[in-house]
Amino acid sequence: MPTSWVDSVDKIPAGDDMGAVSRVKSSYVPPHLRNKPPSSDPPAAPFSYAGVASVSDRQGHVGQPIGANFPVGYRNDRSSGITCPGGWNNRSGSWDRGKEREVNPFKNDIDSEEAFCSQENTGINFDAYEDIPVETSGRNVPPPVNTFVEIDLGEALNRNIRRCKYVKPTPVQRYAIPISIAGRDLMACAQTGSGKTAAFCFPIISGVMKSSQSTRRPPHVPRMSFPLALILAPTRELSIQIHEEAKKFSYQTGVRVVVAYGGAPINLQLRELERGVDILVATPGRLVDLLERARVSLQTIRFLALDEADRMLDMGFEPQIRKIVQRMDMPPPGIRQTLLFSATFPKEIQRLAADFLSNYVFLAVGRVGSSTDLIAQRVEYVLETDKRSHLMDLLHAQLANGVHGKQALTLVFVETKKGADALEHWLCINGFPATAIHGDRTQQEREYALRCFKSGKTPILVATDVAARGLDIPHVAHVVNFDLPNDIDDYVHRIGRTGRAGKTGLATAFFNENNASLAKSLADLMQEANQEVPAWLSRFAARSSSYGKNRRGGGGAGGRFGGRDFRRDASFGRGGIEYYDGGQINGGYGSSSSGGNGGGYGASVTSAWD
Ligand SMILES: Nc1ncnc2c1ncn2[C@@H]1O[C@H](COP(=O)(O)OP(=O)(O)OP(=O)(O)O)[C@@H](O)[C@H]1O
Repeated sequence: MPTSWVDSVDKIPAGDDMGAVSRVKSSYVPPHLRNKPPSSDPPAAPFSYAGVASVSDRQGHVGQPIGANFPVGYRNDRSSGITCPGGWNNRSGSWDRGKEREVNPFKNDIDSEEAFCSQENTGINFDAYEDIPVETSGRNVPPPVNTFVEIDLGEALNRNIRRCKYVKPTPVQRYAIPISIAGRDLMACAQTGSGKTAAFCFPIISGVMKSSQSTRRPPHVPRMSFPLALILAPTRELSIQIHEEAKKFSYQTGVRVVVAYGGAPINLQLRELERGVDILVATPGRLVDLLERARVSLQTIRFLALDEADRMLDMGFEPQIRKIVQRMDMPPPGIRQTLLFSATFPKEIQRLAADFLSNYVFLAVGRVGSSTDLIAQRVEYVLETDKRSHLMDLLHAQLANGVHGKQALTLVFVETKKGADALEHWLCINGFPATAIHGDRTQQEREYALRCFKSGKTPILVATDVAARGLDIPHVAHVVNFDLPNDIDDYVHRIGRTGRAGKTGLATAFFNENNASLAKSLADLMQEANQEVPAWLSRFAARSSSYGKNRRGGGGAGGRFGGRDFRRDASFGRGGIEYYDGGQINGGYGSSSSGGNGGGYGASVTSAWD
């Protein structure tokens, strides 16, 4: 199954260009009518929204009378809908499912699972998350659900949930989906590997299916696409992954998902966009490019999701995100619905994020920024000069304990791109099958490396932080922090590549004097996750806390437990009582002090990021 442009590039007929693309003509079939089994009804005329009256659904989406000018209404939480101007244009934004056969995105799942069936770590144990503490705050927070069927996601989406073998919602899904379905903006923090992707995809897909009837797309604008939903992610690989997931969830729903990311030929992406797009998944840089070329308009956006939202709003990405969200033609907060998700949410970022939200709910599942207890964490004192031989010892031991003499999937994080190349080379010449991923590799190389790793063909992947966030690679048994990051949140995301979806995992960190500034937050994090903290690390921690505040702005007892809505903290100016109107804590959560998760967000953004 083609998973990216690398696969599909070969399939373009010679001489094909955008001229050929523009010749593709199709008539629009709205999402709710696509993929309907053939009926004896006469074929529908090219769809036009003219004459469609207002639409309302169970959740209170009330469409505006057709012909009203945008912006005219408010989202469903404000008891009205959204209508965009003009009539529908068949060429620029349409998608004719009659002419295009939808590829079954589930067909490869069984094969890839079988490749690993002899390895450990296969059982999903979401009971591990059952007694997890949950905090919600904001006005009139919709209650959680216990099952998917309690939520009106529609039969097609429910079928796909079953195809994905999701038996019950994870805690973040139990809370986030009803909040989003009710039309509320959401800032959601939940542990790595706990199912956040589905938590924002399900409501968006369901919302697109419902709103497609009440949303009119603008009149003929040559070659411009008008998505209804935008999902932004910080790396190319993560946007590819979200696209693949979203395609599974939206299979046979009639909702069309398109991805756009840097490093890949833009013409292929333009071609996909021209065939119609309901949900656009993108990296910020490529999206800005598309907007500047006037190939995408954001004026019909009803749903905006930022995955890894704290990364998207930190210093590296914030200007691009502000440009996309605030300075182009995207409807403002209160008109569009905005969903922000991450496993970490420093308070400074929460404060920034509030600019993008309206009357939002804050949701924290588990202690924000904590690692899950499913990951066994080890820290070893290793001098710089000994790191390679130490890694080799670990890999040998792992091989000896492995199943059928196979190397378990091991992800090794290093600080620099040069360091990644050098370590990959060294591992290979020492007989360990390794590959590498970092920002200086071509996109084709990056995707190939990831594929070889996922399939087990090259079971050791050396990576910079480009692979630290969001990537869901099943069966990663071991994450090694060969070089520790400077920021504890980066550590949390890195080790979160193992111990996912209720499975267990192992994370080993090599620590030495160069990492002294991380000692306090690392020791606190490990303690909180019921891990054994070596005495030497506690001594480092005691020393480092006496000469500086750590990244989480705490240092004092309780400062680590930062799962707090910043609006509860009056010292955050705008984010005081004025914003905050009640909260609810379940499962004994909330032992935090106001020290919280704040303390600046100045994590430097490396060039590894897209
Ligand atoms: N309800 C569910 N039942 C079973 N598996 C699920 C369920 N929801 C999600 N999963 C699986 O759990 C894994 C982790 O999900 P996902 O990648 O969305 O985690 P995440 O919270 O976004 O992690 P990260 O913080 O690292 O981005 C995926 O393989 C996904 O298919």
